[in-house]
Amino acid sequence: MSMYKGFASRAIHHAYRPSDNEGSLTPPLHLSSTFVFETAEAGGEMFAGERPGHIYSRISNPTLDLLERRIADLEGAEAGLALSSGMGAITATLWTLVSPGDEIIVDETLYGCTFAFMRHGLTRFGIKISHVDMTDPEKLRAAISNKTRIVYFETPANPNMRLVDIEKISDIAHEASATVIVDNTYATPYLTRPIELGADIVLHSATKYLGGHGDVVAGLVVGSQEQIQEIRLVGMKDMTGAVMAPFSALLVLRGLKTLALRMDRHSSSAMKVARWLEAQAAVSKVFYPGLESFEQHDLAQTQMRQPGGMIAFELTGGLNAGTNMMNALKMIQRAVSLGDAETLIQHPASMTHSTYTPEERAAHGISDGLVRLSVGLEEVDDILEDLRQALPSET
Ligand SMILES: C/C=C(/N=C/c1c(COP(=O)(O)O)cnc(C)c1O)C(=O)O
Repeated sequence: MSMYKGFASRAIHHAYRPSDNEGSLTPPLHLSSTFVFETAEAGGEMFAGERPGHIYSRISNPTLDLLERRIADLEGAEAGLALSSGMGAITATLWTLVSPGDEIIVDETLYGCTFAFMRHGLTRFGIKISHVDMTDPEKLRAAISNKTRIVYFETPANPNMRLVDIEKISDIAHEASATVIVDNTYATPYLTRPIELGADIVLHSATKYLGGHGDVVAGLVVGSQEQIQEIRLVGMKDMTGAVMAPFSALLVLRGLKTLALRMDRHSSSAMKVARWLEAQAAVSKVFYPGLESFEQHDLAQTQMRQPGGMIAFELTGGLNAGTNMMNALKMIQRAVSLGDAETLIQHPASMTHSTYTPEERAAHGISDGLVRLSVGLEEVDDILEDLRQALPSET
């Protein structure tokens, strides 16, 4: 554990001392792809895992090492691993842990490319993918078997904001000796701490809130020392090669320094935007954990420090009204991704979740009219004014 208690302090200082780095206040950038052995014997010992140190940057790197230690501390895990993207983190982890004949039980709603990797990728190699509505833990209990290796979910889920009770789901999964993997991209460890609630592995698209400035594609995984070492040496080094570039690690390290500040702001602004949207006649439904009308509002209040920056909503005029509204926006940017300083808006059915067929989207709670809003760091009144001028007038 870090010597500091506060999350924001640990996000800035953990595992780095200027005195170890020529007094440099900020960490150095190690671009080297390979590292020299003192002797031939030392090199052999390092490959055998009998001697610590760096061999080659597709295995480990000093700049990535700092990021890995820091995110593990922030999530309350033993160890961390940095990868090239969120999908790199997901694929390297799952390729490491499953074999033909195994089953992965996943929640009803997943990010589009995660859904595609599970349903159209892993299934080609004899992995069974089963969907369960994890908002009802008893449905997992009914579905889990001795072939279930992994229970996987996002909370909140991209894009419809479903929450999963991490503690209850983890208890049921562990009764069947399954590994619980939580994609914590939407909440971040500042708002939700899955390891402390019983999850085994947590992964992130660090492209989003952790980097926080729309200027890096990156992924992170945390878990036990043993799990992370296996994912590093099998899933990352050999099966995917999904390695993070050292400069990307610096960008994510810089993002982490303001994560607490930014999540406070994202949450306070999104709360105001969600309340405003809910009061508009042109808006038929708002999905936001901070609203009393949110079906899982009670769980949000116990599992999330704050409700976060993501909102999903539908317009009374359906897809056409949503398209017209998005096209009328002036400051809010029409773009995929999320968690940036800029407020971003997109249409999951035709964009991030177009990997689902229309039938699959209907079955997995992603309506054609759903709009996803990533509330940014601009003045909230400017965000509201842009939405106000873009929505159909009340009359
Ligand atoms: C364009 C990308 C979006 N999302 C990505 C994403 C990934 C995959 O993360 P990389 O994009 O590979 O870093 C993993 N896990 C979650 C919950 C995600 O939202 C998006 O939704 O807008």
